[in-house]
Amino acid sequence: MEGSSRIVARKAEEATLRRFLAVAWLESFVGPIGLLEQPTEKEFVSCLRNGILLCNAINKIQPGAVSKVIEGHSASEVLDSQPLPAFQHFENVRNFLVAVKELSLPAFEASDLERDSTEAASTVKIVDCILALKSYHEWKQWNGGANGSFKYARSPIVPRIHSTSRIELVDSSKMRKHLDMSMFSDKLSHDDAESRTIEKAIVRKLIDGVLDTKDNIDGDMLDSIHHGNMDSAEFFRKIVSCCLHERQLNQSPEHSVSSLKEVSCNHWHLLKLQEKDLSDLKSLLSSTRNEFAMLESQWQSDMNDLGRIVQELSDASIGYERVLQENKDLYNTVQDLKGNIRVYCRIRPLFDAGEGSAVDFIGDDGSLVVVDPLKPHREARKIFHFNRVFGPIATQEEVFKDTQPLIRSVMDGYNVCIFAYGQTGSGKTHTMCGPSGGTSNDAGINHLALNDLFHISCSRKDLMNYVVEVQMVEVYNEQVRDLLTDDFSAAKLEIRNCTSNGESSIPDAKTYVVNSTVDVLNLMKLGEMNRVACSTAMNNQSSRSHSILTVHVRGKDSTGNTIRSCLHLVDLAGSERVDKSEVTGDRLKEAQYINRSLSCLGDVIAALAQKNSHIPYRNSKLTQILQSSLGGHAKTLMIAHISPEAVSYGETLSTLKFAQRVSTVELGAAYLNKESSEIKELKEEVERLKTALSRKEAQTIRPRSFKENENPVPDLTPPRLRRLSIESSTSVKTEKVSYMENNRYGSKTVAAKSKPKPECSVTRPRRLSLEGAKPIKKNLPQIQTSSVSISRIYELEAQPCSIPDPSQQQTNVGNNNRWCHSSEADIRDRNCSGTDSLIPMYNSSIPRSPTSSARQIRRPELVGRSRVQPIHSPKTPEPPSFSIKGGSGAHAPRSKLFQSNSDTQLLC
Ligand SMILES: Nc1ncnc2c1ncn2[C@@H]1O[C@H](COP(=O)(O)OP(=O)(O)OP(=O)(O)O)[C@@H](O)[C@H]1O
Repeated sequence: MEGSSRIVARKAEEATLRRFLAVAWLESFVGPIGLLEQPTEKEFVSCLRNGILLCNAINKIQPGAVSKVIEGHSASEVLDSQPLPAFQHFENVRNFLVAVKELSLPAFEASDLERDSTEAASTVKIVDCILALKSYHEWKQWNGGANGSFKYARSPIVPRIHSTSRIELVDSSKMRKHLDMSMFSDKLSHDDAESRTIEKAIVRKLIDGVLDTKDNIDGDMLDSIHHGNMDSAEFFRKIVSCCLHERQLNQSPEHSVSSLKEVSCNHWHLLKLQEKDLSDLKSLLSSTRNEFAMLESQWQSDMNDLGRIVQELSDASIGYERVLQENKDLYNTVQDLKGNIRVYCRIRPLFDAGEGSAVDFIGDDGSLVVVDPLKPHREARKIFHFNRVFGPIATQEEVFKDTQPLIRSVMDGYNVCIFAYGQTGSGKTHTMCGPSGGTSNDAGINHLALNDLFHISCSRKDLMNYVVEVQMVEVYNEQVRDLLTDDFSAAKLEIRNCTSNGESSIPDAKTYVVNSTVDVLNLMKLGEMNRVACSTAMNNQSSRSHSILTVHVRGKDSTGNTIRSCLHLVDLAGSERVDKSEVTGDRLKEAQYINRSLSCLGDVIAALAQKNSHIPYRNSKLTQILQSSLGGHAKTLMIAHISPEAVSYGETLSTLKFAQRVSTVELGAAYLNKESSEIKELKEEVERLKTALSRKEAQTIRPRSFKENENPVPDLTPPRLRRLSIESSTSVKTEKVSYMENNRYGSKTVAAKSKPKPECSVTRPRRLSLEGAKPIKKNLPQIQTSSVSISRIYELEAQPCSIPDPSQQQTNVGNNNRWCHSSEADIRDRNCSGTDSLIPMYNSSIPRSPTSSARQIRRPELVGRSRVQPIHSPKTPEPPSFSIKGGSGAHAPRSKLFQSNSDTQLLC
């Protein structure tokens, strides 16, 4: 009984579900029908009673199926308001039922809607009819409205496969069907109880499963089981056949078609939705496209604007770079003209990569920022500026490349000096000589420079014939020693006073003519071997001396012009704090000598930087050797080396400060040591004249001595024997440079003239000066070469000469206000400059001294080439003879004679 009631309940549930489904469809199809989500049967029937909804639904599916629908109140009002008269109900319902039958759909009786107390069976028919309509509608949609025969098959309702909200409201637990098999147990015998139990369990599971998925199982069959009229095997067989039948039914073409229709309907809806989405997307796309096009045009115009701005900036930057380059060139030119010592700085790599570096920043423009790694706050930063800064990764080649133009100018006749300065272990020897035992890739400036000189010599061999000579000396404990000799006992060398014409200042040092890099390498090896080096706490291979490699270059071209220059490559010993280098004994002594000579170098630099009158070159051998480079007219480059370690910060700072000071030193424009063939001719002529003059002097003095008693000259200084020597200059300057030099020497001579000379006689007319040249200039067109020389000789001769007290006497050397000790050598230099008084003779811009007129009077008359005027006796007491060697050049050629400078030497 319980089983049948279950089946009844299940059927009722199914009917309810179908009813809800029908209501849901109606509502979705014809619009709101005024029912609750889960109407009762009565509500459902009442809603349909007037037939209007049904007629509307069938007309919507099959337009015109019910030709006339008697309308009354709206569907929603049907329940609450006055019902239609019964005949009108009937009319609508009847028309609907006729239409339904025409469509071969299951119908119901018109009376089924009339009853007040509805019966389940009649309601089922009504629901079936509506669901058939629904299926027909879906079929029609799937068919695309094409004609055809539709056969309705009542499909089972499986609540779980429907997803409409209404049906989901039904409690799923109620939908489960269970078949209670306990009734069977009494009938089972105990013998086969076990197998039966298993069988029962299987059957129960099966039935449960079938009932869960199969809703419309035959109720009679279930009743039979409940009543025990059917055994379980028979029950199982029937179920299987029932399932198969159901399956066949489901697989029947009609069913397939309806299922397909249902699916396609869903697809159609889906398609519609997707179409809508698609159209939305399309419109969105087109609006986005428009927006994008707008943005693109905006972007394009922005880009154009930006391009214009970038172009302007790039033009400006190119212009700026050009101006910068011009400025740099001009700066370099100014530096060349001023003769500033160029200063490069090289930073050695850190020995311990983990250690902090004192170098904070290296700029391309030659700026260098250092900071104490132990106190890295901002204020501790120090900024320095040099001509160039090479970082720790700079190669030897890079350093040499920047040095090359300077070195090359040696081949053009300029004196060049490159010296490496820095604390011990900072890499000076590495830069100049390369690492000991290093490859040719690491070769230092010395090697690369000589290599380059040979290269140039080779490339110019058609134009010029060069001879390259090499000397290598060291200053060790204030002694100059030849490094290219084996005999060290005899190797203490004397320094001759500086020369600006490329002559050696250490003439006794062995000089080797070298023809190839190999020769140089061999010599340098020998020199490096002979150089004193030893291990200290700061450097394993510390140089204990200053080494000077001097390269003398002589060149002669086909026209007879000659150049003579020299290149000093100096590797200084490193300054060291003896507490750090931990040296004792001989090493300590060496360190003291090194520090002392470097301190002398510092004094010289300081004096030069401040343009002091006195430059203490003679305080050390090192400065004496470097005098021609520091005080002469050489191109000088200092490479300051620093160690980046924190522990060396103090020394680094002092090296950089020193280097900064060196960069302010102005040496004046470099001289070009070039001698033309004309000068050579002049020199020869001067030699002839000297001989003639000596002869003449001898003749003049001899008769006087005979007449001495007759014509005594008590007031005058006793006559002195003079040797007048005029040599052609070895220096020729370019026109531009000479102009400056003229000014320098012009003022130098003027200044020198104004300086009191204690040893000179009061009656001394005056020293040779610029002004004396004035009349010569006027007569220039008529002057014969030799006549000028002679007049010059007389002018020189007319001046008294004296040797000032070397300890006190100082001579103003030009507008630099540089003063030198007036040692014999200095006097030679000074007078060498003094002879430059020839230069301004052709320069009207030079200010004239008030004593010019006196000088004019003294000028001898020039008659002819061989005419020599009598020598006037000087009025000052004559000092012992000394020589004045001139070394400057005339320029601004007006005549052949004055195309080159003359270097005059006067021996008194
Ligand atoms: N730029 C560099 N790259 C690589 N190693 C370097 C560099 N500079 C120096 N060194 C190394 O540092 C050490 C010390 O260098 P170097 O002997 O040249 O110093 P120094 O200044 O000549 O010292 P001293 O004044 O004591 O003779 C050497 O081992 C050298 O190879």
